[in-house]
Amino acid sequence: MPDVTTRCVYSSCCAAIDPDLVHYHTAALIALNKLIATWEAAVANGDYAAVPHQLLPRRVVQSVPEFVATPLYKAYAGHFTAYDQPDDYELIPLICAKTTFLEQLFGCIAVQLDDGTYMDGYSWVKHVGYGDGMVENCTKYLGWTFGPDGRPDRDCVGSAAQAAVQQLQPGQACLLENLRLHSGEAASDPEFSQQLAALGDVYVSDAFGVVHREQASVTGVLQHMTACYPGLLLQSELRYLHSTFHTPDRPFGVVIGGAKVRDKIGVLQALVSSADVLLIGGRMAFTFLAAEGVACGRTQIEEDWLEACRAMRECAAARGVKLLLPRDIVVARSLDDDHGCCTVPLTVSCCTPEAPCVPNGCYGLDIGPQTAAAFTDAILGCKTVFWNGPMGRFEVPRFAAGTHAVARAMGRATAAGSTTIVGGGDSVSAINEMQPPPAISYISTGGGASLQLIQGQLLPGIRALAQAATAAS
Ligand SMILES: Nc1ncnc2c1ncn2[C@@H]1O[C@H](COP(=O)(O)OP(=O)(O)O)[C@@H](O)[C@H]1O
Ligand SMILES: O=C(OP(=O)(O)O)[C@H](O)COP(=O)(O)O
Repeated sequence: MPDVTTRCVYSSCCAAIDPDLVHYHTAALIALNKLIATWEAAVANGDYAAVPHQLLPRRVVQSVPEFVATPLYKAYAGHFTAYDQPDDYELIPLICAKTTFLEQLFGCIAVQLDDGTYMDGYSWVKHVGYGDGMVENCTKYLGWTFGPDGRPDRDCVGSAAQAAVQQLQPGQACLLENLRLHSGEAASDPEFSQQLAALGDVYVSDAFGVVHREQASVTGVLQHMTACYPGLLLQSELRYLHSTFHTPDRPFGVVIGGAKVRDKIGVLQALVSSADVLLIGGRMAFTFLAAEGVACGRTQIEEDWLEACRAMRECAAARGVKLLLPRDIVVARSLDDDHGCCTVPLTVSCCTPEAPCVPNGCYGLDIGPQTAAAFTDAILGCKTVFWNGPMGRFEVPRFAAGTHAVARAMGRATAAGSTTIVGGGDSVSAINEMQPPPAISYISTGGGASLQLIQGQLLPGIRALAQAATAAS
């Protein structure tokens, strides 16, 4: 139990304060400071009057030994330890993804209002909204300061960060700049980990979106702190995803798309053995199609995975898994506009060197209407559906129809009583931009992380928390 002078370093995977100012998405929040410790101590002493009442049912942090003792964690660890092979973990280059999960960040703090009462951060964000005034409100209520471009006005390590932390008063929090601006984060540089650790005494790891990464703020820093805790978001993600995917209601469908092909294609190997329906769209689909001999134009494919894709299809056929690939596709000459845009059929039999399905010089940028209809039917036939990764380059309106069709199908499946889960920054953005957004049973803040969880891996960030707990006991 930290004492009341404990400084807490809180890591979160979130978007910028204003979602329009994205580009930093892992912020270190020197947060909660004495507030967390006060709540912890108050709860431990049964002094509930000292605890803001909104926070009573959900303590801000739970100690790792406590967490490890829960049936949830036991089930999780028991199920997954066999897959704990950190040496085999491949470090993947970072892609800056857009995420808009400020709500989750704020869910873990409390804001003192003008009248002296507290509102939990989640309600407060709902109350003040995301748009105009968010930065001003963060400054007014939380004391966070920003540069002219709306970014936190100090780096996450170094003397300015140290000084800001030292000046914090009980209950105050200070927002620091994105960790990922430092190469030491991705490289899991021990020196950078130590610099982060120097900011506080205990660490709350709540960046579920990066918990599958072996990085300084996810694993390295934990070795240098006196105590480490899983944050509320991390716990609730694990709880929900584990309980859903451990024994999913079947048929269990997984829809995969997006652009992080290298990152996610390996996951499909595991899903072929556990899912009943696999729908593959986005750039991911083109490596599978190329493996069948379809010409993919300029679309980037993963040559190293062609043989594995063929094996996956054979394995799916042998297991009776319904694996659907696009049968028609929207192509264009540019990634960023609809120059030369048309819909083309996509089958091995119609694709010849003289008349390739995706014309030379074109990219495949969305699934076509026939594919969208087939994917919709397949989704509606499932009792549990997980979706990660847009079906196309949805940021360009002309290439968004396939993604929106899948989103609508997810909404219809939810309404029909199925459990639907969407994970990943871009997939969630695509849903949020629809009017009205489709109803989804659960939105996860991590695409890659939730995929690896489904696949049965012990995620590096969880392993590090468990190790820190063992070391401390
Ligand atoms: N066929 C495609 N060609 C190019 N980009 C694509 C294609 N399909 C999807 N994308 C891109 O994939 C990105 C999202 O991928 P990813 O990060 O894997 O998803 P998520 O954030 O949901 O986990 C989006 O920027 C989208 O434009
Ligand atoms: O957006 C994120 O993940 P996601 O795209 O898997 O949902 C996280 O910030 C992880 O980013 P990364 O894939 O660059 O490590």
